[in-house]
Amino acid sequence: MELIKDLPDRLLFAIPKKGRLHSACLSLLEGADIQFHRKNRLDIALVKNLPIALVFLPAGDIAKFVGEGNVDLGITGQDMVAEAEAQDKVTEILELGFGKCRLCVQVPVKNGAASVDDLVGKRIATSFEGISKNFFDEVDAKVAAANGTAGTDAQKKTELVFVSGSVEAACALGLADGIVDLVESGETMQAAGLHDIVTILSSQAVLIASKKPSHPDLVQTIAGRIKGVIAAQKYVYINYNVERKHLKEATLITPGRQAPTVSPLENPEWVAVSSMVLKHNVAQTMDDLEAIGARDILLFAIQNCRV
Ligand SMILES: Nc1ncnc2c1ncn2[C@@H]1O[C@H](COP(=O)(O)OP(=O)(O)OP(=O)(O)O)[C@@H](O)[C@H]1O
Ligand SMILES: O=P(O)(O)OC[C@H]1O[C@H](OP(=O)(O)OP(=O)(O)O)[C@H](O)[C@@H]1O
Repeated sequence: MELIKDLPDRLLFAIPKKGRLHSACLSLLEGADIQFHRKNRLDIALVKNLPIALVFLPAGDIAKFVGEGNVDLGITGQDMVAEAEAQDKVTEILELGFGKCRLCVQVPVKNGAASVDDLVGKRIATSFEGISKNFFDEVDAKVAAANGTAGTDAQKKTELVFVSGSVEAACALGLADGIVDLVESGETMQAAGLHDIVTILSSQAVLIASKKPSHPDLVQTIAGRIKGVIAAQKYVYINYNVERKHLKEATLITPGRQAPTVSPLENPEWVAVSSMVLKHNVAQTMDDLEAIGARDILLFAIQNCRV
């Protein structure tokens, strides 16, 4: 695909074309005011207000394209970057806070292996062949060293069975003794009668760039905008009045990112305070402010910001 030749003046930005990361990526683009119109079934869309072309690719291919410099920027999972062995070929610019999951070794709850050592010489189904091979090569070597079979014909090797989806069905179908697959809530794993015995890696979606992007300044601009969108999702803005004598305690509760903004009121014994606070903890923050006598506590959503 010679996209660079066809689109010489634009930065190429790869977005997962479907799957778990797709809709969160579209929200990020909207929040960053990256406007585009994607024609039905077309995997390239020109951005209207910036010299960017979006390229919609499978999440699993994005790290390879970015690593080899075919596209300048991309969003994919850290698991996909590791599977493509692209960690050294891309720059991870930003963790995006969504697509959080763990890549785990899973075995049947009933009569399954007790540890990964017990899986040596058995069959493992996965769509993460590269990561699983590296992991089980080490386990095989460790067990062989302990048994004194290293380098002999008696050394057991774990067999990897590639499956492209519905990996969790492999044990029940008799295809494998264990699997390597992603876990988030654990519902898929439990429904398949499996449990995890080891986490190989933790992952979330990341913004990655090629080592030599064609438009480095634009990479920084997009990174700044996306950072702002993520911060806006993470923080809310709080505003309250508090007696000046409690300002020190109030500042400890709402320290802000640099420092809170403190404004005088007509009543000299009181001040107004405003600050960014973490959204996930905001109810506790309001309770704590109330407890020191803060009044008129108002909370505002942040539509966008630069931090
Ligand atoms: N259950 C999950 N929770 C959170 N993130 C996940 C989950 N499953 C996958 N991911 C993340 O999303 C990425 C893409 O996974 P997804 O299953 O959507 O792959 P896909 O192959 O592109 O889509 P599809 O499964 O529709 O073919 C994964 O590499 C991982 O980083
Ligand atoms: O722990 P959970 O919250 O249940 O999530 C884990 C599941 O999510 C992913 O699959 P997905 O649903 O994206 O479909 P897929 O199997 O087609 O990739 C992953 O492969 C697991 O099967």
